[in-house]
Amino acid sequence: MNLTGVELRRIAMPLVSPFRTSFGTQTSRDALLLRVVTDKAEGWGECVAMADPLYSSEYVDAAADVLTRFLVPALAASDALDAHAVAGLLAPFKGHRMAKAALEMGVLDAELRAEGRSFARELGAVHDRVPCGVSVGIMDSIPELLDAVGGYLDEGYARIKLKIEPGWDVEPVRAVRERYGDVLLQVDANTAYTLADARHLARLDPFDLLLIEQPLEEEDVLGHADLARHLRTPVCLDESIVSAQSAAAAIRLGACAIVNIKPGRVGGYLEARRIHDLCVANGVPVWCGGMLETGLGRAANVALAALPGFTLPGDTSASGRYYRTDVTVPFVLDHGHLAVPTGPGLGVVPLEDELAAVTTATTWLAV
Ligand SMILES: O=C(O)CCC(=O)N[C@@H](C(=O)O)c1ccccc1
Repeated sequence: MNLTGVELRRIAMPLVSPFRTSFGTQTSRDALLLRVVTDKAEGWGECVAMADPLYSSEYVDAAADVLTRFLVPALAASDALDAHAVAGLLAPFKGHRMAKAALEMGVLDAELRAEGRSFARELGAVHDRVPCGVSVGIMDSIPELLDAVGGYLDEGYARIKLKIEPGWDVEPVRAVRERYGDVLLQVDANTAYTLADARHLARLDPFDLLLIEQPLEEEDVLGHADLARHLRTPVCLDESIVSAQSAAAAIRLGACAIVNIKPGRVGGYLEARRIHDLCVANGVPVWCGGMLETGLGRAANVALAALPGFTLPGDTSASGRYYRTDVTVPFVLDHGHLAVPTGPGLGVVPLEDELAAVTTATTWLAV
């Protein structure tokens, strides 16, 4: 397969409601899609970097720049394009895992469409539908939170994740437990705490949470290992896990009992599968995280979430959780599950009118 060129497409999608985390509030998604054109087929990639470097050091303008100046030219230099070789070709360039993941995803989608194979088949999916969790942002009041959680439970979501931060943690969790009983419940701190908060975070232990996600800063792996010894609630890592190598180190150090796998954060779906395999070999449950993906990234995430080690519901919500209209046929919850796409490649393609309606810029990178 030979690369003809890559189209960078910036899109702006309004969120159905503000989404507040410990690092800010989002009201729209400024995202970058890639259309990878080869002599055999076209493929789509989605870069999950946010508009600002608040979740990690990456941000969407930087991703567009590094793709334009370094990553796409590096692929153009190779003659026979093979998705499994992309990571090696891009390895000389440090970091920019979300940009690399988007490019690898587009090449993999083109390759699989040309071969008539699905992402699910390529990655090793064993289920044809996956149970879905939902991420609930920080709210202005407990009543507002309880209404939001009740709405999601009515929609059939299998698991609730509450965003927490200092000042919004024990009471919201207590309120949800008291109102909704033994619903599957977990919390996500997005690095908002320090080891000095250990005693306070242990106050979450009585609420039988599935996990507490990324309480400390990304690089504080040892701190997570220390914290884990003070908590009954299992520690799950997100931001800290950027590769199979970092997952192995975190597991060895006792920094996490569970891993949130986000393909964009770790450099792509193939590295995500390697992390899955490593975690399964170590008896560490994994689940698929989300980055407010459009239906393109959502399709690939649902395929990944169908691998055997994904034993916890992921943040693979329906399209309608975030968007009034998606750029693909929307993913709709069916009894708390999403169906794994079965078509070639991602199994979905952008809808022309919907994509045009949210497109803010298009750049063609000829090779
Ligand atoms: O359902 C989704 O797609 C979002 C799930 C979610 O909460 N993502 C969080 C996270 O920290 O995991 C996030 C949101 C926005 C930006 C980065 C990360």
